Order: sequence, then C-alpha cells, then structure tokens
Amino acid sequence: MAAQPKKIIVDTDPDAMAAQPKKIIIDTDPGIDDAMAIFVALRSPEVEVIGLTTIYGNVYTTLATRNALHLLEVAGRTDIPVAEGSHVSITNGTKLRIAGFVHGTDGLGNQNFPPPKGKPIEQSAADFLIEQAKLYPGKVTVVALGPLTNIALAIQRDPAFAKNIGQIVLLGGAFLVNGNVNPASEANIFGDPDAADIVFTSGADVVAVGINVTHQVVFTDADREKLSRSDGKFAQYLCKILDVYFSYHHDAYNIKGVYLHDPATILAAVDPSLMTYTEGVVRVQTSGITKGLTILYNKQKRFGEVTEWTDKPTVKVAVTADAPALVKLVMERLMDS
Ligand SMILES: O=c1[nH]cnc2c1ncn2[C@@H]1O[C@H](CO)[C@@H](O)[C@H]1O
Repeated sequence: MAAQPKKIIVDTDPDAMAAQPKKIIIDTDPGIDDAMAIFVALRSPEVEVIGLTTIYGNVYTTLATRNALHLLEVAGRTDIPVAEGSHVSITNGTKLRIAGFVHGTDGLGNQNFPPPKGKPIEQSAADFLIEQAKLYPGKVTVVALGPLTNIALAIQRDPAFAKNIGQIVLLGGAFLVNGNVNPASEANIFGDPDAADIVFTSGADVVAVGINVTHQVVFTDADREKLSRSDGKFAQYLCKILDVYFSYHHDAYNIKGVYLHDPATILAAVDPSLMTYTEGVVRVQTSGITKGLTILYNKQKRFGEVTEWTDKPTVKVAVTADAPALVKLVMERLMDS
C-alpha cells in the first residue's frame, strides 16, 4: 500500500502563540498621562495597538478624538484607526465632569497644537470594540483609561462581547483608599458609575487598577529632567506638555512629581507580573454622597443573607505594584523613541 501523505499539523504550540504581540485597543480621554500611556504602548513590542477609542473624562469626547488623532500623527502611526465614543453617560447623562484643571483646557498642557489631518472611522467606539472582539475571540485586550461608557455599551449591545473580549484592563476605582474627585470616588468611576457597575458585573475577564496602586507610581522632577535630556521624539513632545500636570500635582497633593495612572495601567496589560492582584466581586455606588465608590467583596465572610454582591462574577483588583520597575520601563520606552 502506498504511504499516506503526512498530515500537516497547524502550529498551536502555546509558546509560539505567546510570542505573538497581544492585540490591544486603548479606550482613552487624552489627557497628558494618556499621551504618555499611548506612546509607551506604541514602544512596547509585547503589544500591538489595533485601535484607539475615545471617551470624555479629561476632555469632552470630541476633543478626545481630536487629541487621539493628533497623538497618532505625532507618533507617525496614522495606520491605527480611531473610533469616536459616546458623548453622554450610559444613562444618557449630559452633565459630565471634565478634568480640564488637571490636563489643561486642550487636554494636552495648553499647547494648542494644530488640528489633526486625519478623521475618525465611521464606526462608533462600541461597535468597533464589538467587531474586533468578534474578529479575534479571546485575543483582544481593551485597556480602558477613562470612564467606562463605551465598554458598557458594547456589553449591552452584544451579549457575546463579555465572552469574546480577551481581557479588560481598566484604570478605575479607589480600593480602601480615598478617591481623587472626593474622598469616596475616583475620577473614571465617578465619570460614569452605572457603566462601571455594568463592566464589573459583566462576567468578562476584568483587571482593575485603582489609584490605591497608581498613587505609588510617581514620576519625579528628576525623572522629567532625565527625560528632557533625551532627544527621542516622544520624550521631547511630553516634556512640552507635562508642565500643567506637574503644577496640578504640586498644588493638589503637595508632591514634586506626578502620578503615572495611565502608563502604569498600560504596563499592567503589557506585563501583568508588574503588579499583584486579589480577586473578588466589585460593585459601584451609583448615587448619593458616595457616588462612584467601589466596594470589593473579598469573600472572607459567608453572609447569611443574599447581598448585592452574591452570585456576581469576580474580577481581579491590583493590590501592589513594582513602582521602581514601572517607572524605569516608562522612562526606557519613552527615551528610546
Ligand atoms: O484630581 C483629579 N480629578 C479628576 N481627574 C483626575 C484627578 N487626578 C487625576 N485625574 C485623572 O483621572 C485619572 C485617574 O483617576 C487619570 O487619567 C488622571 O489623569
């Protein structure tokens, strides 16, 4: 009998697959620390940025889109699509809290850069997220750096989204510490608490990086000085826009440095081992004086009664960060640009 031709085996070796960069979509409200985070992501070979989606928060959504397009033009990466996100909260709220006092009224340190040449794609942010998650099931990570409206819309619009999306790494919450909007609430969760509660209870693989962790990751005056000595294009650009962010931190927190909220969150997606995590159910207070409060149930007590946390899916919440390693990575990747 003639020998059978050998079957071709498709390479499914997990190591070989792991070598593929992780596809990420950055949901962003640029924002000075957003700009840093986007540049760090573009310099991280471990990830491939397949799109930016925009949201209000540090600026209104229209300006977030303009800034996202501008930052991609600065980076020479106009191949990356930008999808515009929601202009209102998930409950159609139009009274938004915009943090122009942290980032400048243009969101980028009051530099008044010329308008970008590019345009956002026709698709909305939520539809783009749904499509990409469907196209690469389990393979796309969303890194959410602003209020969670777009992600919650994707969850509501497509019942398969929570399952299709690989992971949602979000900057949000103040776990067992004071917030930065008021003692109860962190800015991104406060921006759309109803959306945040939808995301936390969606059953998706969620990693929350709160300000209890990002407040440990400080970029100092000395770091900025070092960055300014690099002639890398990202380093030079950032040194122009960082002034406003530094003076806000000096006035509000009396520190000589700035918190690297967004870059630390991007790096948690790039290399999860830079942080440690606990797991539990997170619910969000959506009204009253503690609106935006994030409460993690650590499952240490089995409550007799049914609570609002009972039978809800768990998420991961960052508890510690290797701050020196995070700052070093941010610095290396921005200097080498
Ligand atoms: O005091 C503040 N009020 C509002 N937003 C802030 C403040 N500090 C930082 N951020 C912005 O909100 C996110 C972290 O909560 C970060 O994106 C940061 O740029």
